[in-house]
Amino acid sequence: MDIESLAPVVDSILEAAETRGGGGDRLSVSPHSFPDAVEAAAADGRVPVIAEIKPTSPTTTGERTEDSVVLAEQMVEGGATALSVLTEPSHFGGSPEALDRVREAVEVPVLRKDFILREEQLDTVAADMVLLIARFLNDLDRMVDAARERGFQVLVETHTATEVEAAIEAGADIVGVNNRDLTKLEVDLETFEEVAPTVPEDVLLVAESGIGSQRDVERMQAAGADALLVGSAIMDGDVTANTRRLVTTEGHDT
Ligand SMILES: O=C(O)c1ccccc1NCC(=O)[C@H](O)[C@H](O)COP(=O)(O)O
Repeated sequence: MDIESLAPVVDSILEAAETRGGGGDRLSVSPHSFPDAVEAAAADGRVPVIAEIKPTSPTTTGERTEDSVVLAEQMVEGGATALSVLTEPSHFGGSPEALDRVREAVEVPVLRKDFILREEQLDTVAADMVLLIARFLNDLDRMVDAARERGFQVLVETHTATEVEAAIEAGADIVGVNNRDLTKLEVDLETFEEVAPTVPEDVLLVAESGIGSQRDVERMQAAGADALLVGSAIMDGDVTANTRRLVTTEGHDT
């Protein structure tokens, strides 16, 4: 795990993640296909957006206290292709229970967003897709296999070309490039523009973090994004309207 020079709050997130156990029994999930959902969205003219239920975070103030299912339904109404649900409790206000209920309530694929460090933690809650962060997993290939053995689709999050290489070597076919630098917590869309060319064509490529405007959406798509993961810009205000604004860029310039 490359934990050198992480922001203090990321150290704290990882310390909390170390202490969390897993579920009881080994899970076996039948996922809704994320690649199919992306294709369907693109076919009917929607920008494929993974809308994230993130009640709070270390880089935002305040907390959304609505039921996650209500937020999920509003995101789907706004045209979200998939949902991401934070299950990290101590820094993001999430819970596995919220993900469980969201997945029951919607038809779109649901990503479990957490800081998963050990195989047993994959068994905490069922989801259609799990996030594995390349920087934190020395055994990324084994974790990708372990997730797939349970039926999960896997989104491997990267931030550098070296991490993309590790993700591809681990067999990833869905790769995220996170614009948020976990060293300083700064967000820079140039990260995606620099790293995206190192991702093979046949990999489904997701731009993550810092996407707030239709211009940002167009910029990430121009740089090769097949889908976008958006949290704060959707959670801040009217969730349905925010999602719709990012899903329908054509003809707009803000
Ligand atoms: O969002 C944070 O404040 C954060 C802080 C420390 C580590 C990770 C963090 N976020 C995780 C994410 O990857 C984002 O929730 C996700 O990509 C959405 O980002 P955004 O659209 O910028 O909210």
